[in-house]
Amino acid sequence: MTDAFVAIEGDRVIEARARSPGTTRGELVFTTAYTGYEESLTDPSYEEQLLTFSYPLIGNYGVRKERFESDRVHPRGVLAREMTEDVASWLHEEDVPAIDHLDTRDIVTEIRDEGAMRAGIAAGPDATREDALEQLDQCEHMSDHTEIGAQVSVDGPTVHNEAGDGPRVALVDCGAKGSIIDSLVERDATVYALPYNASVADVESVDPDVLFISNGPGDPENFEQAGEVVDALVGDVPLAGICLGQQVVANALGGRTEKMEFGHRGVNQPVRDLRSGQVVMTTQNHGYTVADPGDTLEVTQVNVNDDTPEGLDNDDLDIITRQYHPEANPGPHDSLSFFDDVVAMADD
Ligand SMILES: NC(=O)CC[C@H](N)C(=O)O
Repeated sequence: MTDAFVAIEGDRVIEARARSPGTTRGELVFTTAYTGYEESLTDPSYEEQLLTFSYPLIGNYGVRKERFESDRVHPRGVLAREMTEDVASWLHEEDVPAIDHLDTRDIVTEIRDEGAMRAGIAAGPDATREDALEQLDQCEHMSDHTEIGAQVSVDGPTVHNEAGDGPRVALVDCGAKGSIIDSLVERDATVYALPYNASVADVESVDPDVLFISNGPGDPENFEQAGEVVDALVGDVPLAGICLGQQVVANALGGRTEKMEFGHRGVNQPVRDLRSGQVVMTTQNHGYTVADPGDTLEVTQVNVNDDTPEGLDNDDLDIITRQYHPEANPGPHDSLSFFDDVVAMADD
C-alpha cells in the first residue's frame, strides 16, 4: 500500500508505507548499525534529522525504556525497510512520522553518491507527493539550526551522584547521551550537567576537576559559548570531549571543522591508535569532522577507512577528546577505557 512519500533533493519522490502518520522534514542520513535502534532513536545528536536504517528489519527485540539515551525520540522522521509494530507504535505515540516498505538500499546509495541531503516526508491516509515536496521545499540545512542546543540541553544545572568520591565533572550538556553520564557516575564521578550556553563563571562555580563537552546535534560552529568556556579554562582544568565535544574543543583551540559528505553512522567504524598501533571497533554518529586540528592538539587516533581524526590529545595540557562514542550505547565496548583515562586525568 502506498500511503507515504519521501521527497529528496532533485525533487525525486519515493513511495512508501505509513507506520506513524504526519508530515516532516530534515537532513536525510543513514546508519549502518544492525542493533541499537532504541539508543539511536533517543540519541539527541539526531535532532532535526531523518534517520534511515540500512539494516532491513528494525524492532525485532522490542522497545525497552532502560535502553533509551534520553527521554524522547530525536530524529524528526524514521525510514526503514521493515519496522515492527513495537517501534511503529512507539514512534506514533511520540508523534514522529515513520515509514517502511521502501527501498532503503536505494536511499543509502543516493546519500553515498550525493551526500547527506534535505528531504521531506508525508505519511498517512491523506498524504500526497505534493505534501512531501512542499516539506522538502521548506527544509533547512543543518547549519541553519543555530539554536539547536536549546532543544536538547538541560534547562539548568543538574547534579548526578552528588555524594560521589571521584572527580567533579562539569559537563557542558550540548545534548548529552545518558550513557555518557552513566559511564562517569559508574567511576564514582560527580557530574554537574550545565546548559549548552553556560558561562565561564557557571562552570567555575562547580569547582570542576575536569571540563567535559558532550556530544550534540548540528553544526559545531553553532556552539560558540561552549568554545568560549574551553578557551577560558584550557590549561587550568583538564579537558575532555566526545563527538561534538571534540569538534567544539578543536574549533576553540585554533582548529577548524567542516561538513563531511555523508558522515559516519554505525557501530563498526575501525579506529587506529597512532601511538599503540591498535585498532578498535567504535560506534559513531557524526556528519562533521575536524578538518584542521590547529597547533595545540595532536591527532592520536584516525579512522582506518578515511583517515579522519578520531582522537585529539595534548598530554601537557591534559586534553583528551574522541570523535567516536566510547560509551558504546549501542555498539562495541572496545573503547570504554576512555572514561578511566578521563577520571585518571582529573585525579592527577
Ligand atoms: N554525535 C555527535 O555529537 C554529533 C556531532 C555533530 N552534530 C556532527 O554531526 O558531527
